[in-house]
Amino acid sequence: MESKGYEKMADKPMIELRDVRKVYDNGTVGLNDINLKVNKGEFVVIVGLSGAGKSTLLRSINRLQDITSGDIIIDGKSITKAKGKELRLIRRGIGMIFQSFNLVKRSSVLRNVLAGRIAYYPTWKTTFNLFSKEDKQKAYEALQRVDLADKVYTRADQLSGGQQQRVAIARVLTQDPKIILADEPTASLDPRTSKHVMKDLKMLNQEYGMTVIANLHSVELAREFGDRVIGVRKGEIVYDGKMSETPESVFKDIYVDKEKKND
Ligand SMILES: Nc1ncnc2c1ncn2[C@@H]1O[C@H](COP(=O)(O)OP(=O)(O)OP(=O)(O)O)[C@@H](O)[C@H]1O
Repeated sequence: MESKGYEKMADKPMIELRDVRKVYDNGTVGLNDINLKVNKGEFVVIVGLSGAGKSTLLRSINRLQDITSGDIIIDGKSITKAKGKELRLIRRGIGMIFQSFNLVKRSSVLRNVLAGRIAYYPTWKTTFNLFSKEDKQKAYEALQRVDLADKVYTRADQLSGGQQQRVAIARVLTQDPKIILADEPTASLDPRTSKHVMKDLKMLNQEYGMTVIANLHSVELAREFGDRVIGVRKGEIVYDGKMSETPESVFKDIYVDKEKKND
């Protein structure tokens, strides 16, 4: 790939995991020495059986939980070693989308989307709702991008599940992160709504260049929206390839009962 001097940074991965191991307090090995590089602008889907370690992987990347050993580098900086202000800055560059949307249900859609800007303000300002005009405008534009501009003042809990997830996507857009981690973003939604949500996530990836890693149960959605697929089993990466070159047998294999597989 041709790259100009200032774009040489693209050679550096956006996310890198080096020998990452996560052992829970009860001895369960969540991640077993994972090595992985994800480049800027990729849309990666992670597939695997329940309990394979997909959520552990995502939660480790933004340090929602600490890893046991190894290192995780975000855009050139170790999030594993970061503390205080540096950790907050790295985290500001990582947006999360959850299966359960994580909205403040009794607040308006606009308030929820503005929450994406919280990490840019000192706490006292957000406590008193002192968001700038520019940020309110940003939030409104983000809602336009997900076709929810007419719901600005609606209470979040009055929206359908799919609409709530799209508010969460608008919130992430307002946060303006480099990376989006989506943990089963469509697990609580019906197939048609799921597609709509995935299209909005893809829009953030394609139009804003955000790097996306999404855990997905649905092979169909993985196929349609992922550029790259990573298969996880028992805390290990068992497949990593371009989606367009991935045969159906890979998915079948990944979803085969792990106990049978290990006989
Ligand atoms: N807090 C915890 N304490 C102990 N073990 C845990 C904890 N969280 C997860 N695990 C275990 O770690 C392993 C990986 O779990 P993880 O939630 O990452 O899997 P997953 O692939 O995301 O599954 P699912 O699709 O069901 O969410 C499982 O064996 C799980 O039981």
